[in-house]
Amino acid sequence: MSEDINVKLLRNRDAIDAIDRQVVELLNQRVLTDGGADEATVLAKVARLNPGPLSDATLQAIYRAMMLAGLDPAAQATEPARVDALDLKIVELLSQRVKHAGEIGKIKHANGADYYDPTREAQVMAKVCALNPGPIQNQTLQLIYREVISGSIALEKRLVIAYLGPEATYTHQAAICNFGVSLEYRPIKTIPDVFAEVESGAADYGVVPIENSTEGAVFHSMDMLVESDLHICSQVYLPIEHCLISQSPLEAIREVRSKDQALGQCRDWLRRNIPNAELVDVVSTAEAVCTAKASEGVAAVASALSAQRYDVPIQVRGIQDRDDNVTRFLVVGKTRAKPLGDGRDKTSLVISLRDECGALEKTLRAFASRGINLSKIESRPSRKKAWDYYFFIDLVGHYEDANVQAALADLEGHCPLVKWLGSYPNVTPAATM
Ligand SMILES: O=C(O)C(=O)C[C@]1(C(=O)O)C=C[C@@H](O)C=C1
Repeated sequence: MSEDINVKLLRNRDAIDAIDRQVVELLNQRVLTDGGADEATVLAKVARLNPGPLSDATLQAIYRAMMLAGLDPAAQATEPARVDALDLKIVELLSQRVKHAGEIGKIKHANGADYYDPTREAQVMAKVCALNPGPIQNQTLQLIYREVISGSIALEKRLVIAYLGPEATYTHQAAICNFGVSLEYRPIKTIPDVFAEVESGAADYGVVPIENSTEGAVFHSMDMLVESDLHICSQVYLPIEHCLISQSPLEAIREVRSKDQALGQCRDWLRRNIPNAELVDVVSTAEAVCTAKASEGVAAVASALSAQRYDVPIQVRGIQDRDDNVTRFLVVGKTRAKPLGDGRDKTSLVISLRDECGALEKTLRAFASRGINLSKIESRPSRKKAWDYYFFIDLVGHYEDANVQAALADLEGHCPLVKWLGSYPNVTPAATM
């Protein structure tokens, strides 16, 4: 971008920063003020106050994110007019904010840049948390800002997000966590098809699971990262709470269906509580819920969101074997995320090694000698030749960092394959549900 355009972009970002300072302050005053209205009344009011251009649905999602956490216990009951005045200020400031975001959008459009900028979003999230005087928790503030940014993007372009479906899967939940509710979501049947949808341009971004803290890697996604030209532009860590969902009570369950990974994450619980039930591996957790709905004695292991979406009762909540059960998801697209700096970027690579003594050691030395921290290394059959392996590496740093560039140049000298999969902010959006 030319200097002129950059100045214009920065001017609008400065204006957004000034508005955010006020919004964060007002949101905190808002949760300390109880006008006595219920959620539906508040949502109807913000739609009434809405001066545009944000949609009513976006404003309501912003307020829902705030109300989800509830009023602060120290909230003072006050006359509704005082709360209305606060709401009016918040809504007006958000409307000014979105106009500046719109100006930025025009600049991006004129320069062929993407509206979605995961690095700037990470900066906005860090900024609002740093400004936050409380009592709103930072996590709630991030959920609110997720919806603010989602609404801004939606006014520029209704981005299409393809995810491993059907609706209400954990991947759907992770996608909303990253992009907010104002964009368009498209459930896709398989992981390769999610990649294909983005490669063809039918969708702007794709969201796929990559690893779970209990069950390990999702091989399909790893294989697709090797084959595809898409980059990783963001990541989401989602805490997973599995539920046993069925029309029948626990004693009557003879079959449990889910995706193999989800069954694996609940293996001990299932063995202890319904040892005689047959475990059946199906294509997705949401499909398991749909089929459990129609058959007595059949249960699904899936999210509370899918029980709600498909209207099937939850028999038992939280049946995962470990409480710290977290799945990491990747957002893939054609965008290259810019560096965030300060050790807050992550880079993913895939390499192969020569079949010779010391090949792995030489590779590791290329990183260690430059002070680059590897956060993960995992091998996987290359599927090209028997006993030939790919190594998937995550490191702390960005592709544009000089030491990362030098390490990659070093690797290119002795590894048959070195493929950069993406550099992206090593932070995660707050979980939505
Ligand atoms: O600063 C930008 O680049 C913007 O487009 C604004 C904004 C925002 O609303 O704060 C919107 C979308 C981007 O993904 C990041 C930030």
